[in-house]
Amino acid sequence: MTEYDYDVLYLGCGHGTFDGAIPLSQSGKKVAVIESGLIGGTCPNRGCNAKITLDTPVKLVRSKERLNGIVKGNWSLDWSQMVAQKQAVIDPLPDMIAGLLQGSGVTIIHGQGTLTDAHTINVGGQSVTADKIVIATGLRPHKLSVPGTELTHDSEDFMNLKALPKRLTIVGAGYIAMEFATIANAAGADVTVLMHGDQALRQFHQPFVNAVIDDLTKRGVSFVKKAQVSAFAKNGNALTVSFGDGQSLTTDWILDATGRIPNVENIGLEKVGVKYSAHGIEVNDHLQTSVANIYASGDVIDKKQPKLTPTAIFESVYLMQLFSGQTNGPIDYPAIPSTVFTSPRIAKVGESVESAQTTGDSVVVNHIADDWYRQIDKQTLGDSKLVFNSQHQLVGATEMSEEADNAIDTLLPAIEFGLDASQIGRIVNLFPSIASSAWEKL
Ligand SMILES: Cc1cc2nc3c(=O)[nH]c(=O)nc-3n(C[C@H](O)[C@H](O)[C@H](O)COP(=O)(O)OP(=O)(O)OC[C@H]3O[C@@H](n4cnc5c(N)ncnc54)[C@H](O)[C@@H]3O)c2cc1C
Ligand SMILES: NC(=O)c1ccc[n+]([C@@H]2O[C@H](COP(=O)([O-])OP(=O)(O)OC[C@H]3O[C@@H](n4cnc5c(N)ncnc54)[C@H](O)[C@@H]3O)[C@@H](O)[C@H]2O)c1
Repeated sequence: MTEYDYDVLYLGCGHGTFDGAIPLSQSGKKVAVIESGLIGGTCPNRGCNAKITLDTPVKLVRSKERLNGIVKGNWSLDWSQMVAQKQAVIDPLPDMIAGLLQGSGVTIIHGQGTLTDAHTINVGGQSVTADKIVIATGLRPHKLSVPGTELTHDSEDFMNLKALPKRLTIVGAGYIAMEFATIANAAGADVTVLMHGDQALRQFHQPFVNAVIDDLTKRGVSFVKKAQVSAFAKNGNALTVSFGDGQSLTTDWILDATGRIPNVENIGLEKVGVKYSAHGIEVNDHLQTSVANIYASGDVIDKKQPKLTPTAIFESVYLMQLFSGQTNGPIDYPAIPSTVFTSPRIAKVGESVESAQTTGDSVVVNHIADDWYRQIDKQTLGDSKLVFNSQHQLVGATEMSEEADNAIDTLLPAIEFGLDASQIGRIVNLFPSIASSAWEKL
């Protein structure tokens, strides 16, 4: 039998890798990870953890706004302090994650890896071999292909800004555009969002999305539908964005938030025969690529599940179970929730309201303003919509509210395990709480 350096070698070290690599090594397998950037990848260093640290003061000033007069004084956000706090939270994370990996016996190899054959990755001129290889190289920001695109920035640049630009232009109307428009507007920037079409956040319930847009518009954010951006240019100290039919605007900073694309190029996939497309690496129901001993995990996979951290964690843990012999079955994804951290937030899981209109499942609407628990901090904007099947089991839920993320999160067991009325009756939540408020609607 061929002797390899490792049993399992991961290319990339984000959540698609480390959540599984740690217990896999603990199970007795010889494991290594190759990482060209910061250990932990996007989520801790330039994604979820960083973003939510900037969002938290925004949520706080929104609460203060609703409780104005009860809570007295003028509150405002200090951008440089927000960024300093974000940095203080995220700076220790790569070392912390590296410590967990090394403490479990995982070898960390720093550098850019490229497959040279089905069992070998070249890193800085050195060959590292393994029985099984997992490609978990994630996504990178898409950049618009128009003149002057080099003048634009990505979400990581935004979160590292030392000073908040006076005028901020955001291209795109997805997760990043809507979350960063919320944060920048609350921190005092004059924000314009240039939308590709006439809908933002297309994967979310549109009446909720439109309510968030209306709220942001009242707060001073400008939304331009079907903007069709054609060029960026430098204009003295300012920048010009050309869009539409000969229109233009002057701005100080441009965030290109037009999506994220898979890191599939220049890693030797063609050379070893791993199939991929513009959506990512093709895998079967065991996360196995077109080359039998090469697997993929996380955002780089071409999949219908949302490209989010919980999905990446679930996949890396599934691969750990597969490689350590705890399972040989296909991956069985649970209901995966998603939230856009605007203020109010929009969250969802399971069957959509739109799909219920075709399946015949019933939709129950609850107005946030009618719920006494939401009245304690004067929440008025929002609804929840619960989708029930013919046995009255919860199969989907979406909510727009300040607490939508927590309200949807707490309902996951009802959907995932198809709880019936008597089982739901045995869920006794702490009271008062967002969980009790959400479960009593079932
Ligand atoms: C601004 C922002 C906010 C987000 N907010 C949320 C959120 O609130 N909730 C949520 O669930 N998700 C959020 N996400 C998505 C989340 O970050 C990703 O789903 C998650 O990080 C995917 O993990 P991954 O391991 O697949 O990829 P990544 O974390 O991107 O890891 C891939 C790693 O591979 C490395 N790599 C690539 N090529 C090579 C190579 N050739 N050699 C060596 N290393 C290589 C990269 O350096 C990177 O570290 C956000 C993303 C962004 C950008
Ligand atoms: N809360 C969260 O969980 C969260 C937050 C941020 C990012 N993310 C992850 O990161 C990914 C990337 O986020 P994103 O906001 O960059 O992507 P996205 O796919 O959510 O949105 C991309 C936006 O760009 C627009 N667009 C595409 N081409 C365009 C063009 N030529 N001109 C103008 N607009 C154009 C699209 O219409 C869309 O509105 C998300 O899909 C998600 O997986 C998640």
